[in-house]
Amino acid sequence: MGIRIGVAGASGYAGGELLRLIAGHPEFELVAATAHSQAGKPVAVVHPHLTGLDLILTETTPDVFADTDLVFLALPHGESGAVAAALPASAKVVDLGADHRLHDAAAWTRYYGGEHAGAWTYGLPELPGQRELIAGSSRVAATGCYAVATTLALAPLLHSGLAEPDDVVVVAASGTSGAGKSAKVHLLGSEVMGDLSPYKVGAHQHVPEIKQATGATGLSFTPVLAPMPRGILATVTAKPTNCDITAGVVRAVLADAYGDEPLVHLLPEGAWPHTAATLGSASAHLQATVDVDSGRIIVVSAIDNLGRGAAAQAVQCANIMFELPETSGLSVFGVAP
Ligand SMILES: NC(=O)C1=CN([C@@H]2O[C@H](COP(=O)(O)OP(=O)(O)OC[C@H]3O[C@@H](n4cnc5c(N)ncnc54)[C@H](OP(=O)(O)O)[C@@H]3O)[C@@H](O)[C@H]2O)C=CC1
Ligand SMILES: CC(=O)N[C@@H](CCC(=O)OP(=O)(O)O)C(=O)O
Repeated sequence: MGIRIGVAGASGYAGGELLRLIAGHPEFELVAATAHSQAGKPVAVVHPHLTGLDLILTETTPDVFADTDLVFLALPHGESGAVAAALPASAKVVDLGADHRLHDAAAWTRYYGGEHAGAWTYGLPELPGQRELIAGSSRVAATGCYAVATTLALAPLLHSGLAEPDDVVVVAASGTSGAGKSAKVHLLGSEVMGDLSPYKVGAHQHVPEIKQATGATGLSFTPVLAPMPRGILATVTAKPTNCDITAGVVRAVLADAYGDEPLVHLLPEGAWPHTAATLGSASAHLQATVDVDSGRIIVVSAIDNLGRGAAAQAVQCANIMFELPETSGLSVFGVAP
């Protein structure tokens, strides 16, 4: 028998991607998959792309997860805390939601509302020292989708002292699956197709998370809804600490941070990230330069929001928690065209 896995919120977009990755994982065995309004339906009805996975979605109750070694929580914000508290202490947990990411309870209340469930180990293995913390944790909070795209681009600049922490500007576009599967008027095809629209301008909930993960103190973040199902492209610009900085120096810092990382790729010089190239993969693609006009450092990152931004990131953390090879069950490569 493999490592017994439960998925709460398996009918959602992130949950569906988790089911797909678990089905291809050499050590994981799916033993429980739960839903809310869709409970009672076969997986293949809710997720036609998972036809062949013969499983009925059940209600999200603690007893369903009694015999699991690890539970992934892919629930709406604010729902994970209560479910996690009722899980057996013996089961490891990776939460894909935001409930346990922030250390600052006041920031939680400001951006999400309601009571803070408490902070867990932050699930971004590429941050210095974080892989070791994840390995020693039984409770891990996977990152936000925009947060991972931005943090991977920004953290090496700030940790190396290359950029000022108080002047970071990010514009990031996301596909519509980032907003989840529930019906919302602004996500209708007739609203989204042929349109690009900013939202939560100056008020996005990932700002405190990115600041916590990178050490940025001044961060302007503008998200943009893009007419595509998957993908995030984040353009991060920062003021250098030394005005003589070159693109080569920035690339060298990123290469040093990620040269040994299997899932973060600095693209060859001159090649810029495309969201399409990351789809279906666990990889993040990065490229950098210095804008000769403004003098600012520019780093662009691309991820699949449901892959590296959600399910693949969660599986990467679970692999570390079980001392498995970090890329087990994950694809470094995307699907194209
Ligand atoms: N989508 C993305 O790109 C990313 C998502 N995440 C996080 O992952 C989590 C899930 O997101 P996503 O899959 O997009 O969301 P979806 O809306 O697609 O799915 C939500 C899931 O939670 C279930 N659910 C809804 N309400 C409740 C409830 N009250 N109690 C128990 N279960 C409930 C739904 O069940 P049913 O359908 O049966 O009603 C569904 O399975 C969120 O916290 C999100 O922030 C993190 C990173 C990226
Ligand atoms: C396109 C879109 O609406 N995206 C969502 C991402 C929310 C999400 O998934 O949040 P976590 O990554 O924190 O779990 C948003 O901007 O609020």
